[in-house]
Amino acid sequence: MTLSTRPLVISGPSGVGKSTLLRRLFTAHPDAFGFSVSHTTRLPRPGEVDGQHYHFVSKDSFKDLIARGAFIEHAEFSGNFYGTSFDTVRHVQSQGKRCILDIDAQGVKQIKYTNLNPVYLFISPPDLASLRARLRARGTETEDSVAKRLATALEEIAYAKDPHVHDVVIVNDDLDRAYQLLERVAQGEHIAGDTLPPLHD
Ligand SMILES: Nc1ncnc2c1ncn2[C@@H]1O[C@H](COP(=O)(O)OP(=O)(O)OP(=O)(O)O)[C@@H](O)[C@H]1O
Repeated sequence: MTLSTRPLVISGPSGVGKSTLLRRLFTAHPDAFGFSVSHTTRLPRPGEVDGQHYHFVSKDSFKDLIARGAFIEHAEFSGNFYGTSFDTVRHVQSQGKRCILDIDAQGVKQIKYTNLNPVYLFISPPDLASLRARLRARGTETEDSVAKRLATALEEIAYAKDPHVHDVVIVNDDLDRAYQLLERVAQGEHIAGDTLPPLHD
């Protein structure tokens, strides 16, 4: 596989701007890239469409899929299971699109044990104060949830410091600048990327 056909795994702390960047990429290139739709056992939120936002399944079905080795990676968060199946990635690829996966650090660790052979891209905040401000500005988190996400962010950033973990780092400081770099990586260009900033609270 070439750089432009290997799956692209995007990770980075909650609130760093992954969804914002990806929305822009899929809107600009609807035929080139496809999103890997995760499975989940949580209930759909209003407006969420089965097969589009998630594949909504029961806990029994999810456990059955785990037993059959269907998942590239899976995890449990607050009582619900989430996972990415090999079939989902194949489905995107069968449409002639490059598959893009939005994966947390635990999932990245699991993918390292599979034969998926993706390009790993880490989206970093410029500093922790910006990350905190973005999580607050999004208006979806309580202060407790912001604090938990920031604590997890520190762990994820510590993991990302290992230069073998990611192929490219993009610092989402200026959105337009970060998007232009993402677009180049998604299109299969080999770029040097940014340097991971020294992040302190
Ligand atoms: N470069 C940027 N400068 C300022 N604000 C930004 C930038 N990029 C994204 N944001 C804002 O930061 C907030 C968080 O972005 P977003 O929801 O895309 O994060 P995420 O990484 O997808 O988070 P999660 O993993 O929790 O889904 C949003 O309100 C978004 O508009």
